[in-house]
Amino acid sequence: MVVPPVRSPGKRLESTPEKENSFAGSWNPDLGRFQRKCAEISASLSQPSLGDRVRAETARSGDAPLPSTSTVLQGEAWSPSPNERGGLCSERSPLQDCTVQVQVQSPPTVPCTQFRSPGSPLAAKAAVQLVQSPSLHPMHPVPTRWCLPEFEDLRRKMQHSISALQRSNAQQAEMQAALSQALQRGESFKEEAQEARRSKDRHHHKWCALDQEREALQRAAQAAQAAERAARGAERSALEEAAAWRRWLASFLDVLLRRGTQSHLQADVSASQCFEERQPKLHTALQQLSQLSERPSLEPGLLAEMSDLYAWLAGVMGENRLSVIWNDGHEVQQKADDRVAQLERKLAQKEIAVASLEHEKRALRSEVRTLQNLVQELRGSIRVFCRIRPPKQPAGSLAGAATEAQGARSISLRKPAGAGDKRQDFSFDRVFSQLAGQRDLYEEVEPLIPGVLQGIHVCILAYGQTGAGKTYTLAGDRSTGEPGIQDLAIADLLKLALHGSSEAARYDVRLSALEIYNESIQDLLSDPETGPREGLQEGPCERLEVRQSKEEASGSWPSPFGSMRVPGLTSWAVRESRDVEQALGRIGRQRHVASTALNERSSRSHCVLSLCVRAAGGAGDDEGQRGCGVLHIVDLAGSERTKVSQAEGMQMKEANCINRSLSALSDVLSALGDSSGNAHIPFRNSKLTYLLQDALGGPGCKTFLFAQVSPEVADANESYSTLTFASRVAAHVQKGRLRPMSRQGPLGGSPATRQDASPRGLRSQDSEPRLPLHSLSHLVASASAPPPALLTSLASPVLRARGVAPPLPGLGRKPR
Ligand SMILES: Nc1ncnc2c1ncn2[C@@H]1O[C@H](COP(=O)(O)OP(=O)(O)OP(=O)(O)O)[C@@H](O)[C@H]1O
Repeated sequence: MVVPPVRSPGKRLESTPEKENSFAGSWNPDLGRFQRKCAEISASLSQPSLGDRVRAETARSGDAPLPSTSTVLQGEAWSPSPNERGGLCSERSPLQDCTVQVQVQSPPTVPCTQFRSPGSPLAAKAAVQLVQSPSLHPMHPVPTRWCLPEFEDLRRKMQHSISALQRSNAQQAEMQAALSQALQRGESFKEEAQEARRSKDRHHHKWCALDQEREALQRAAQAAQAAERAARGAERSALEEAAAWRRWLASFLDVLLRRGTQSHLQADVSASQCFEERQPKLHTALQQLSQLSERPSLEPGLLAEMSDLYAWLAGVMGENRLSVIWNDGHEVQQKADDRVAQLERKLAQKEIAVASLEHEKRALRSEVRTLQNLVQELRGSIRVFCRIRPPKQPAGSLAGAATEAQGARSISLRKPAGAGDKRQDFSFDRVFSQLAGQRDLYEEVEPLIPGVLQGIHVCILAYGQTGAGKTYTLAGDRSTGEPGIQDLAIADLLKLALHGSSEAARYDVRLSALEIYNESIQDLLSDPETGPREGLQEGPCERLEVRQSKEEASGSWPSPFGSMRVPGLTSWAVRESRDVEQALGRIGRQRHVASTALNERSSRSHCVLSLCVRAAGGAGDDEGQRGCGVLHIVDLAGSERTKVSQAEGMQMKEANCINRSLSALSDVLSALGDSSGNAHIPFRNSKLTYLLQDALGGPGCKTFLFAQVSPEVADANESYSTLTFASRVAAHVQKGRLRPMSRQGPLGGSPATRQDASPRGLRSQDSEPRLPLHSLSHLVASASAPPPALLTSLASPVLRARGVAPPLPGLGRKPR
């Protein structure tokens, strides 16, 4: 930065010799360097530019601008007069560090005057430049003295920085020295490290050698140990052998002595040959043992005992006190042959006994099956269970629940407001609380599953309001892998039919599935990609119709619905469990579900899955095996009040259809249990009941109804209607009563007529109870002489309790 020259103010200022910071004399005219220095100082002080400050000062004092410095530098040569002091910064100048002797080219004589700084170092600098001005030369006085109070600060700072610099220089020098020392030390360390590494290498070699030595020693120790172990083993085996010899010797002597006492001179020893063979061996063993006996670990007592025995024997025999008559070899052989023949006879007897026991076991098994079926019959052809779903919100505590299990058979409902008494109890065959697992439910169904192989029709129904857990109970929860009753039953059935026993290969299994949606039947196993088959109506799925027919279905397979058939219904052959999984996947995709206010995935249709099992190729020996056992699993659509489910439009229509068909089912189940026997059974009131009439009311059928209820208080009305429905069915079921033929109505009104035509039917005498062929009579007949007394004793109390007598006539009767 260049400081512009400042013109002299043209007035003389008074000298202030008393000011310490002032200096006098002529100035050093090296203005360029001086100005640069001033500029640096100004910059270091973070002040506005020096020129600006000077100008401001000058302007304040009313001075005119000064000529430029270049003018000054182009002046004539000049040398200081004798009364002038050469150099600008003599003695106490704060700018000592930048003092330079410069050849001045100004006129030689400049009067030395005093110039007092106006108070700022900038003004002082301005004064210095002023002196250079040609306008001052030669007549104008030259300011040579001024006060620099601010310079003092600057000087002090600079001195501080100089001394700091000097200190740092000194420190640097010290550090340099320390560094060089450290470098020297580093060098020496490096040498030491190299030496240490060399010595480490030497030690490593030594250590390796030692390690090898140690390993060799270890190997030697191991070998020594092994040798010691072998020696111990040899010693142990020698001892064991000695003990065995001693036992043998003792027993042999015992024989000799016993026989010897009977005839003092002779003893007939059957094992004489054996003794002959063993005697030299015994002798050798004794010798070896006597050598071994020097070892401290040998049992001296054992050896002594053996030696004594042997010596005694040798002595007795040597003195002819005891003579041994060795048995003849031929005689021994003869005895052995006799013994073998005797043993063979015994073996044959035992085998005969085992065969008869096997036979007995089969007979007893059959009897057990018969009794199990009888028990199931006595429990009633329809069994009604109730299951309470866990609350949806975990916060919904049990205390506030609308439905609560009271023991294993009873459920208590807190009735909705205005329905009379506050609480009402309902009883069922079994009540499952919220904590019950799927397997607990399956336990009730499980005993009947083997019966399907023998022709029983098992029908499992889940009933309840929407969202109460019907699908969960039957199909489980696919997301968590929890199996439902359907999965467990099918798995067991397939295990028995396909893999179960030696007879397994003799069973064929087929699966079909349909849904009843808005009173129309649709095939759930048809291929959605191929169009509808000929003669079937087009729709989202193929629409099918129920027909009543005495004819068998096309092909050799009978209809899973007995006398009812659904022409065109797809049925899949099941050869392994994977086929069922695939079928269930397709059913899940094709079934009608929708989101409602009560359930996110509400089933909007009744789904009927039927698994048909029969002896392979109809190869059964008798009627029962030629028929077909069926497992029906029916997931009913949820009953719901349209007001609660907020159904509208299509959903309203669906809900109405669902409610109508459920009400028809209720009527049918109640009528089936009607004790009067003359009740009309309204199967035709809905497609569901029409289709399932054989499965629900036919002989040889077993129905399980699972009534699902919610524990929520908000669902109390729905739970009440479900429980009322289920208890109506349960109350009418005649447990322990076998349906007489006279009660079966005409075809279509009751299963009776159909059963007359059915190959599975069994007609007994008018007054006799009618027995389901597959479940009871057939099994009873096929069982080998079941003890009637046992059956009677089992059945009588139950039947007597129900007022049905005689208890079980015709039980032992053979079927047609
Ligand atoms: N015992 C249970 N344990 C755990 N979760 C259950 C149980 N019962 C039902 N749920 C759950 O409640 C919800 C509704 O159950 P689900 O779909 O089986 O009802 P639903 O009676 O079949 O209804 P809809 O008639 O509308 O088809 C499902 O999320 C299911 O997982």
